[in-house]
Amino acid sequence: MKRDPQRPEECPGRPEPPPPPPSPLSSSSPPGEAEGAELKLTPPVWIFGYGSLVWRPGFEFTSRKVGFIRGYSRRFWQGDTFHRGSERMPGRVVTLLEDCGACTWGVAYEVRGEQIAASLQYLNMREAVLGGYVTKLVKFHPQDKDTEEPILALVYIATPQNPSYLGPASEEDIAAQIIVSSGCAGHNIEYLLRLADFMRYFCPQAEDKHLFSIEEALISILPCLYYTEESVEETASDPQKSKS
Ligand SMILES: N[C@@H](CCC(=O)N[C@@H](CS)C(=O)NCC(=O)O)C(=O)O
Repeated sequence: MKRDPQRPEECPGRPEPPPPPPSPLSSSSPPGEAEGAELKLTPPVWIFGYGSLVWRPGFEFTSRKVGFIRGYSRRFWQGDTFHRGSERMPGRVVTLLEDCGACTWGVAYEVRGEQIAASLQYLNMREAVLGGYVTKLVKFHPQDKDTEEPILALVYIATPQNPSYLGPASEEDIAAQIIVSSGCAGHNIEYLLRLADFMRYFCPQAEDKHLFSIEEALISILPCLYYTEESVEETASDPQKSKS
C-alpha cells in the first residue's frame, strides 16, 4: 500500500523562471569538489539540501530549484542525538556516500547579499556544530537540464570520521531505530516520511531504493501510519476485509 504523496509544505514549487547568469562560482571554480576551509564562495551562493533541508531550509533564500548531484548516494547512516534523537536513543538522518554511478536528488537554494552570511552561520550551527557535517562544493544539475546550466553548490556531508556516524545497517534495523527516536526538531518518522514525500511529489522519476525500502519496512512495522481514506472506509464497511 503506497502512501498518497502529501504535498510537503515548504517544498519548492515547480521550477523557477530562467536563472540569473551562472554565479562566478560556477565559471571560475574548478570542476568537481572543494572541501572545507578552502571553499571560495562568491555570490550568489547555492546550497544543496538532500535531507531535512529539502522541506525545512530554515534560512531566507532568493530562489530554489529541484535537481540532483552526481557521484553520491543518500544513506540513513548518520546518527543524530539532537534534532531527531537523544543521547539515549540516537535517531538516524541522511548523509551522502561517494558512489560514482549514483545521483542524489534534492533542492538547491540560491542565497544573495545578506542572506549568504545569515544562511551559512545558521547552517554551520545546525549542520556542523550540532550535526557533525562538513561542507563540500559539488556540481548541481537542475531538473530542467535542457535550459539550465549546472551550478556549483555547497553541500553538507557527514563523513565516516565524525563521532555521530553510524554507518550501514539493514533497512529493517534502520526503520526500527527511526520508529523509537525523536529529538528537538520532532520525531524521526516525520524526517523519513517528509523526505519520501518530497521524492514522490517532486522527483517521481528518480529512484531511491534505500529510502523507499526503509519506508516499506516502516509500513510493515506500523501499518497504521499508512491507512488511506478509502482503506478506512473499506474497513468500516467490511470489517472482514481488514483481517485479510
Ligand atoms: N545535510 C543534509 C542533511 C541535513 C540534516 O537532515 N541534518 C539534520 C541533522 S543535523 C537536521 O538538520 N535536522 C533538522 C530536522 O531534522 O528538522 C541536507 O542537506 O538536508
